[in-house]
Amino acid sequence: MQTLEITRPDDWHIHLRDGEVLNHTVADASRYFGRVIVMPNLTPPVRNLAEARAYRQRIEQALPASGHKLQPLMVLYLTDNTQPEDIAAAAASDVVYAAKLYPAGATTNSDSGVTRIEKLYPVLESMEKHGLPLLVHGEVTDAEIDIFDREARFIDRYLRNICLQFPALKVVLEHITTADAAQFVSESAENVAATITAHHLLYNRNHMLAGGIRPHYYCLPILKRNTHQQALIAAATSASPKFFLGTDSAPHARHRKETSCGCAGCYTAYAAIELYAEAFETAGKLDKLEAFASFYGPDFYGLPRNTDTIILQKNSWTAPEQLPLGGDTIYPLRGGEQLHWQIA
Ligand SMILES: NC(=O)N[C@@H](CC(=O)O)C(=O)O
Ligand SMILES: [Zn+2]
Ligand SMILES: [Zn+2]
Repeated sequence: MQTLEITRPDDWHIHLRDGEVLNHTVADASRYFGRVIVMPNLTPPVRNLAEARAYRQRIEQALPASGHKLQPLMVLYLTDNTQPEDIAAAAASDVVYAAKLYPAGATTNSDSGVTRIEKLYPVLESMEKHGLPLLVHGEVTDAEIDIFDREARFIDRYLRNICLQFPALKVVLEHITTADAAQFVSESAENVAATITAHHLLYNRNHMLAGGIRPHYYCLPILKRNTHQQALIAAATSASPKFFLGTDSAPHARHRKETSCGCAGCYTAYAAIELYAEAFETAGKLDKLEAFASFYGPDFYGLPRNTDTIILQKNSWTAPEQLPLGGDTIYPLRGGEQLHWQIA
């Protein structure tokens, strides 16, 4: 049987949610990830160091007693009221590792997000000064802009300018979905990077919309056409340290996705590295998986790489059709279908 041993990976973008759900999301994420960058889009969001510390404690309480110990790296949610002092306090802590920009209304639980990005500039200045990375959900929110164009528009309207105004600010364009985003990041300075999800490497919008509408493929930014998928595969497997693993595993109870107006988000934490391995293998670039999953993320954040390893085996198995999520159930991405890699 083919096996692949790689340095323990980290997940630089995950949604663990809160409350009883943590028992399931944290157990899945802690199977082999060393560290996770925990998204702050709770209701209410995680706005300051005290809230981040309290949330980290709730996550740590949900860690399974046995097995590997996951390290949650917390993120502040930027609002119109975030102050430079909030950034200074967070950056000085060993709790918060980044702050997240959600344009108001762009995605799940983003109602408290920033309404005028220019007003955030004193906060960005403080982040640049303190070396706290800015994580970006890069989509404009204008009703008249086509949903498939929203990422590219965000780059042109806001991101270029942010990078020009704050040349030393570390920026991660999260869950990129377009050739435009991959190109922008490639051409930017080395302090500008991107995370790429497994589902954007494995799928394009045909998988979601052709032959029937599949709500479990619906996420934001939305899956784009095949040419964009190919550009993302090229970026992820290019051995550029600017592109690294961020699952954007985003659980929503099954009844909230299989409905007339369903939530955005794909749940992949139950088989994340397994799905990435498949995408890299299909591209003929399995040898590039380790650096993408385990080296470039910590390098960018200025953290040490993990020192132990995990082993993947080429072995087909059927993904569960549903999983528990607190008192609800969730339909994981690929549920009921064959997966081709497994953790030894
Ligand atoms: N990606 C998604 O489709 N959903 C995420 C939010 C986000 O990362 O934008 C969620 O919190 O559900
Ligand atoms: Zn997002
Ligand atoms: Zn996300």
